[in-house]
Amino acid sequence: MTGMKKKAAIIGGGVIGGGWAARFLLNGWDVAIVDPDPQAERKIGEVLANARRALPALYDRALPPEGRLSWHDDMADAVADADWVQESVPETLTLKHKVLGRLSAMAPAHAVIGSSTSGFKPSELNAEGARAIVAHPFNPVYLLPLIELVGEAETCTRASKLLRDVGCHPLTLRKEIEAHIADRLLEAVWRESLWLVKDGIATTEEIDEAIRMGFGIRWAQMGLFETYRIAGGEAGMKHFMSQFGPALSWPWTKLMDVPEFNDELVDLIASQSDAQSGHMSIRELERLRDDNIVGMLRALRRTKTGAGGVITAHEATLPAPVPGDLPGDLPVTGDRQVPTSWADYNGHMNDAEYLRAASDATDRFMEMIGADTDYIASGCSYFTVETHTRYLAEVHAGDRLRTTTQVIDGTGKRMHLFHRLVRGDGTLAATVEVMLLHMDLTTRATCNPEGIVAERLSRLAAAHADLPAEGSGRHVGQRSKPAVEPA
Ligand SMILES: NC(=O)C1=CN([C@@H]2O[C@H](COP(=O)(O)OP(=O)(O)OC[C@H]3O[C@@H](n4cnc5c(N)ncnc54)[C@H](O)[C@@H]3O)[C@@H](O)[C@H]2O)C=CC1
Ligand SMILES: C[N+](C)(C)CC(=O)CC(=O)[O-]
Repeated sequence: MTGMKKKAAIIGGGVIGGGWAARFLLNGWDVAIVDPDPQAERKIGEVLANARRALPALYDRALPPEGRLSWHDDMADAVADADWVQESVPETLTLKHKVLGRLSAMAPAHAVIGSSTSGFKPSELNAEGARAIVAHPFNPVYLLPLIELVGEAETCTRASKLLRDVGCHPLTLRKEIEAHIADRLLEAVWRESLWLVKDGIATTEEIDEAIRMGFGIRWAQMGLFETYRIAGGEAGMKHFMSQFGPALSWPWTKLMDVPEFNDELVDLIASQSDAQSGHMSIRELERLRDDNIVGMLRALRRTKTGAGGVITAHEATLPAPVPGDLPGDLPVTGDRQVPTSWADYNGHMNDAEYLRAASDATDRFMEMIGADTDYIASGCSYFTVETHTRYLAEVHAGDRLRTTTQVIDGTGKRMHLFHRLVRGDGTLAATVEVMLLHMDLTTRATCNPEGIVAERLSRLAAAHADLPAEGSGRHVGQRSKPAVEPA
């Protein structure tokens, strides 16, 4: 987050309003909520608990400290000083008119007023004088970056900037249309699915299998058109279109035809869905969904594809770690939350992930001394040749984990580092000692670093020389002596 502390007012704190509240709050904004439902506070508390587990796990840096959450009966109190007002009341045009009209009169002039509406156009929402834009999110709002923006151009531009600050991907529509872009696509899939169930061709479970075992996995990383481009083989999209174009006039779709939406259809779908997933509560399903989305998004981070690129771009704007209350006057080379995917069957952070945290710290340290991507592109780098890890305390998914780095030796081609991994409660969880050698990437042979890298490394080595490094220089315990000495 950049600049002054920001505030969001959330009007309607159900499934979507709760997700918006979590997105803003966990990115350091103050959040004021209005919802007349007596259960709203409990429900949002549960959504926030899920979000706190999931959202920070997307990042290799800590998110800013959470903002302040407040509850209001009075809309005017909630929107006072707000930078963003998000309406997420039920999808009824008369209710939206009433709420958006009041918000437009009460909210500060600079505040963006966004509506979560899945289907209404800005011209419909503002027909009675409101000044809202559509800011349509996707469930779970705290994890999925897409927000479709529709409406007045200058407001959409301001909204885009604010949304990027909280890790979202704004997509501004060229023209207003009912249900925007994504829901038009989803409605097509939904309508075909209702037919398939109604006609007894597939159950809800079989349709979900058809999606999640196949094209659902493809869509997250390349969407529709890029996926089909590849499906055209070397001849690409033109070939794909000429091969599959004729199918458009075959009876492959029932899109023009709507199944009768009656109690019988609702009962059929609901009973199949209960049989398929009724053994889990909605919150359990949400946690399973969140863990899977985090895993997929972390995979997409590696290739900076789709939503993965949004996360790395947002991460680059997060505040750099500061020493704070960490022991020793050492550079802080890591500050993150432990993702659920780092936990193992023993219910704690897997041994391999300690090395990963240390490896990330080495990368940060290299950047600090100038051995950054430009330096590596110029032909030199460091290679790790030996590590020694001491596992001192358990670390769990969700724990904050900070790393400091001490230089033990920086002479010649050697860079001998001592990383301390410290848990959120201040406990030293591990030390990872690493020996690296400076390399010429062309000859693949060792060589001495020169210039700024050599200077900064030796300056830090001198500054750290007198600091204690308890546990460094240790090695894995020697074999115990055999009871009888071999002859
Ligand atoms: N559920 C979903 O998957 C998605 C929903 N949306 C849109 O988000 C909006 C909200 O939908 P949901 O969160 O699903 O509905 P919901 O029924 O879960 O939540 C609506 C909330 O608004 C509250 N509310 C009703 N009247 C209010 C008022 N006058 N002032 C303040 N709060 C009031 C209700 O107590 C309830 O908590 C709709 O416009 C919907 O189209 C957008 C994306 C996805
Ligand atoms: C079902 N829905 C139309 C409310 C869905 C959305 O609007 C977006 C989503 O999260 O799928």
